[in-house]
Amino acid sequence: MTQTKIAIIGGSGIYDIDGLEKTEWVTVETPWGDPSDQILTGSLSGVDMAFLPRHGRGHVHSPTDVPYRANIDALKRLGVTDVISVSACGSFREHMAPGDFLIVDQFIDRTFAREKSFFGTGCVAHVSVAHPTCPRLSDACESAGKAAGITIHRGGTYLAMEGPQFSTLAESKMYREHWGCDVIGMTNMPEAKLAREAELCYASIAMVTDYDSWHPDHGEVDVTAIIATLTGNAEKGCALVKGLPDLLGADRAPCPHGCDRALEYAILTAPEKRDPTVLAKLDAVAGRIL
Ligand SMILES: CSC[C@H]1O[C@H](OP(=O)(O)O)[C@H](O)[C@@H]1O
Ligand SMILES: Nc1ncnc2[nH]cnc12
Repeated sequence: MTQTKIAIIGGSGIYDIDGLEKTEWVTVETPWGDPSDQILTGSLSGVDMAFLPRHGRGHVHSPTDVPYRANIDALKRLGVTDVISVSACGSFREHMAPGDFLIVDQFIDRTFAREKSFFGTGCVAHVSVAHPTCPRLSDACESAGKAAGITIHRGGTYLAMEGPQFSTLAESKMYREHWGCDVIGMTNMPEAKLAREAELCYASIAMVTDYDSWHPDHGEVDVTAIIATLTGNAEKGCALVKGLPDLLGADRAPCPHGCDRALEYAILTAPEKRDPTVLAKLDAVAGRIL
């Protein structure tokens, strides 16, 4: 048994988290550069917790410039086992209304200006992201959300766009009508892919803030309105987080879906051909198998 350590990656409008005990903002150095900010460590009902504001306190990193690799490496380095991403999103579905939450289970990755892997020349690896989120962790998020009285939808596809501009009307309609996407945001990729490479369970809670630009009865996306909706829902998010420790428990059984063993058969580079400099950077992410 390992010890559960739950990390919350807070998105736009979420730069701190209330209710943790024995808190401390810690600086974590990584071979991939600095994470978005210091990480708040603490505990909740006897379970170790960590909180990282994705855009940094004061919202300093754009979606393109979030240091995704450093963030995931830093969480792994701290002993995190389960990562819960909380993010704002636009909805493509009438019944997923502003204020609702969606537990995302699929992604279409349209980002193109970000580093997407810890691996490459010197140590090549290919992990599966057919099922990019962890069902066990997603179950816990759904149960905690329902117990907190949140309108929470289970299962949906998140279109990850590069941004920072919102989508055009034509793009919005294409993602909704032809690509079958349910929500849109700018940050869950490559975060989810990197979490899988780092053998971390990952769940994504998308907080609906708007209807993007497709909806005939709603105006264009407006960042002020998005933050107002988010702020109005922050308490719901905190209530959900408070329910997680009891559901997940301090003693952690191996992930039944194999998230924590994702690298088992993924590395292709022959041991004698692996570059020691590259391996050194993988000490946290792939230390279990290298
Ligand atoms: C504030 S509107 C656009 C911004 O909000 C979302 O950020 P996050 O996913 O970190 O909550 C969206 O992805 C954009 O980055
Ligand atoms: N409509 C939208 N598109 C992209 N990212 C978002 N974040 C919140 N709303 C969004």
